[in-house]
Parts: sequence; structure tokens; C-alpha cells
Amino acid sequence: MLWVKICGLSTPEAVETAVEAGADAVGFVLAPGSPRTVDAAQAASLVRAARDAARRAERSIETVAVVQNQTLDDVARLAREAGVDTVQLHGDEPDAVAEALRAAGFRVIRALSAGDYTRRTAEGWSSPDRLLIDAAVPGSGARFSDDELGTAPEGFWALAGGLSPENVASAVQALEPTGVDVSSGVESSRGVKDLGLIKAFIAAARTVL
Ligand SMILES: O=C(O)c1ccccc1NCC(=O)[C@H](O)[C@H](O)COP(=O)(O)O
Repeated sequence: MLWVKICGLSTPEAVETAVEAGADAVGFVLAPGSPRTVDAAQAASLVRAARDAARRAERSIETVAVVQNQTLDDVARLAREAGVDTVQLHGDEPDAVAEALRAAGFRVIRALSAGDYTRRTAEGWSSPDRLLIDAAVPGSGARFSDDELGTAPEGFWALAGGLSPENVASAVQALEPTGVDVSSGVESSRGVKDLGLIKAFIAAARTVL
């Protein structure tokens, strides 16, 4: 089944809606400077809300801290204080950062633009972590064009960037990712999640076989 992550959540209501509607993962932006940014204490409270909702629904939920070009010490501290399962690296973090986070017990998602992914793999780069292929500016609501992604990854990879309840099914049919990730497409205005759009996105993603 398609893995579905709802990202950039900042209220318990939005977290509970995502979990109850069947999301596999929920993401919290711990990178500074975004209208979606939460601090570690807020993220910890959202992680608890996600786990409580998952317990009530008798299902599991993966909690993800989204970071970008922060130091390893900061990222490890934020992830520990927030109590997340997974760290999504959204910048130019060296592989050693991913390795250190794995050694500290976190799962890692490597987020790359389609162009960077294509360039890196052409140079022989590969990653032991799950991949998320995104537009050039993360969280912008922009889509990358399908031809920017030369050959899709072979293992797990999530498609992100400009997805919405209207386009998620056709995007999945075209690119055949293992998962999808959305933030802007489930917002009524930048940084403000719309509970109806969260439910509509998950329902639309679940129509794809
Ligand atoms: O959401 C942000 O503002 C953000 C800031 C810095 C690094 C990453 C950020 N977001 C990542 C995501 O929310 C998703 O992984 C993805 O890029 C969603 O994009 P979109 O649906 O186009 O908003």
C-alpha cells in the first residue's frame, strides 16, 4: 500500500485528523524560518498527540522531524527532545550526518530535489536511507517536471512537491513512487492546514492501487 505522509503539521487537531484519516507518517518542521516551524517542545506535544490518536485507532504512526542544513548536534538534540522516530534531512547534509543519526537510533529520510537526485546518482551516489524526491524549494507547493527525474529510485521513494487531493492519484500513476508526501496542498493558506483537505488527500491517495 502507498505510504502517505502529511508534513508541516503544527496543531494537535491537524495531527489527529491525519492519523484518524489513515496517514502512515506525520511531519513537523524543525528547520528555522518556515511559517510551519515548531520548536522541540511543540513537536514533542504533537508527537504525543499522534501516538495517542494512533493508539485509539489501533494503528501505528511514524513521526518525522524535518530539518535543513542544521548541525548534527542541533539535529540530534531536536530529534531527541521531540521524541520522533525519524529525521528527514532536507539540505546538503553529508552522509556522515545520516550515519550518525542512524547510529543514535533514528530512521532517516533523505530528501533531494529531482535534479540533485539525478546528478548524484549519475556520480555513483547511493543511500541506505529512504528517499524523498521533491521540488527544488521544499514546502513551496511547486512540482518538478517528470523529465527532471531521469530514472526513478529502485527502492523505497516518496514523491513530494506540489501534490494535492486533485493530482495525487495521477502523479502516482505516472511516476509509481512507493509513497507520497504533502504539505502546501493540504493548506488553506501558507502554513495553515485545512482538515478537510488532509482527509481528501489521504482518501485520494488511497484510491491508487
Ligand atoms: O515546509 C517547509 O516550510 C520546509 C522548510 C524547510 C525544509 C523542508 C520543508 N518542508 C518539507 C515538506 O513539507 C515536504 O517534505 C515537502 O517538501 C512538501 O512540499 P509541498 O507539498 O510542495 O509543500
